[in-house]
Amino acid sequence: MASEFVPRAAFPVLNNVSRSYFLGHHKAGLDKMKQMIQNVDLIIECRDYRVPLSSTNPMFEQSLAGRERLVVFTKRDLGKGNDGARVGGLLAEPIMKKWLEPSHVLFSDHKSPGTTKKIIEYTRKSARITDSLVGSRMLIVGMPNVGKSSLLNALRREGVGKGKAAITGGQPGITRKIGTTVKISEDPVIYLLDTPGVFIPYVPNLETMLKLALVGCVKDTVIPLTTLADYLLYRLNLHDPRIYAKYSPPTNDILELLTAMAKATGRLAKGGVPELEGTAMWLLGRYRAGEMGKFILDDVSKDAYENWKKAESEAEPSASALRREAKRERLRVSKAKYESKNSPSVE
Ligand SMILES: Nc1nc2c(ncn2[C@@H]2O[C@H](COP(=O)(O)OP(=O)(O)OP(=O)(O)O)[C@@H](O)[C@H]2O)c(=O)[nH]1
Repeated sequence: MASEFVPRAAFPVLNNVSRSYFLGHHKAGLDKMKQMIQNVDLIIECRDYRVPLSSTNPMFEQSLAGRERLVVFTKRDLGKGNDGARVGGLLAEPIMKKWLEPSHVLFSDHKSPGTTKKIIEYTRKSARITDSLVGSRMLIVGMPNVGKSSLLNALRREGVGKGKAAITGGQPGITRKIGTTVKISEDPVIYLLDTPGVFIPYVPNLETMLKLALVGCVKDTVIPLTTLADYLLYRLNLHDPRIYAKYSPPTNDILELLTAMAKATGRLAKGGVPELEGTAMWLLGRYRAGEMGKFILDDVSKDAYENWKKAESEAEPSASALRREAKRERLRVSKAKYESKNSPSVE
C-alpha cells in the first residue's frame, strides 16, 4: 500500500559520476563574451526554473560583472502548477525574486507570449543607445540547454513579428559560437546576441550534477542513463510516487521500475529481455517534457540562495580533483569522437 512505502531519505554517493562538463567551446564562448560586454546595455542571464540554484553559473557573475543584468528563469511551464510553483505551501516566485535583489527577475515559458512581452518591455527600458542605426546591444547567456535560443526566437517573434533566427534542440551544445545579432525591437532598435551555453569547470556537489543532467544541461552521454533514471525515481518518490502508478507500485528499485516500464511499453530485446537503457532514456524524455510531474528540484526557501552560494564557495575543488576531472573529460570526449567516427553512417 502507498501509505506504507518509505522513500529513500538520501541518494547514495556515487564515485562513477563525472563532475565536469566544461568543453572547449564553453571557454572560448565565455572569453568572447568578456570582450564584448563593454558594448552591451543588458545581459539576460537564463536559469532553469526547475533548478533555480543549481543552474546558476558563478562564472557569469565573475566574468560579466559591471553590466546591468536581468535574470530570467526559463521553462516555467515545466516546474509549476497554475499559480506558479509552491514549495512547502509558499509561492516560490516571490522568494526567487528576493534572492537576487537588486537584479531584476522575470519568468518565461517560450510558448507564452505574456511572459515574453514582459521581457521585451524590460529590454526597451534598459536600452541606453537609442540611435536607430547603431541600436542597443544585449547578450543572452546561461548554462547549456536552458532555453536561450528558444527565448531569443520568442523575443524576436513578439518584438518584431519575425520567425525563428536561432537553432534550438533537446540536447545541450546546439549553439557553439556567439551568433549574429538578431533584432528584437524596432523602437528603440535592440539587437540580441545568442551565446553558447557555458557549464561550470567542476561541480563540487554530486546532487547538483545529477539535477543539471536530469533537466538536460549535460549531454546524456556523460552520466549513465540508469543512474540518472535512479536519481529521477528518488525525486519522484519524495514528490509523489503515484506519478508512475500506471507502471508500478511505489518502489525504490530503479531496475524494478524500468523493467515494468519496458514491459508496458514494449521495449524488449530478443527473448523478451527488457531494454533498460532505452527505457531509462524514454523515462527521462517524459520527465523533461513535463509528463512526470512538475516540481522544483532545488530548495526554495528564504535563505536557500545565500546558503547555496556559501556551500559552493567552500567546496572549492583541490588541484588534484580538477586535474582528475579534466583527464576524465578529455578521455570521454576522445572516446565519443572515436565512437562516432567508427559507427556506421546513416544515409
Ligand atoms: N517546455 C519548455 N521547453 C523549452 C522552453 N524553452 C526551451 N525549451 C526547450 O529546451 C530545449 C533547449 O532549448 P534551446 O533554446 O536550444 O537551449 P539553449 O540554451 O539555446 O541551448 P545551447 O545551444 O545548448 O546553449 C529545446 O528542446 C527547447 O524546445 C520552455 O520555456 N518550455
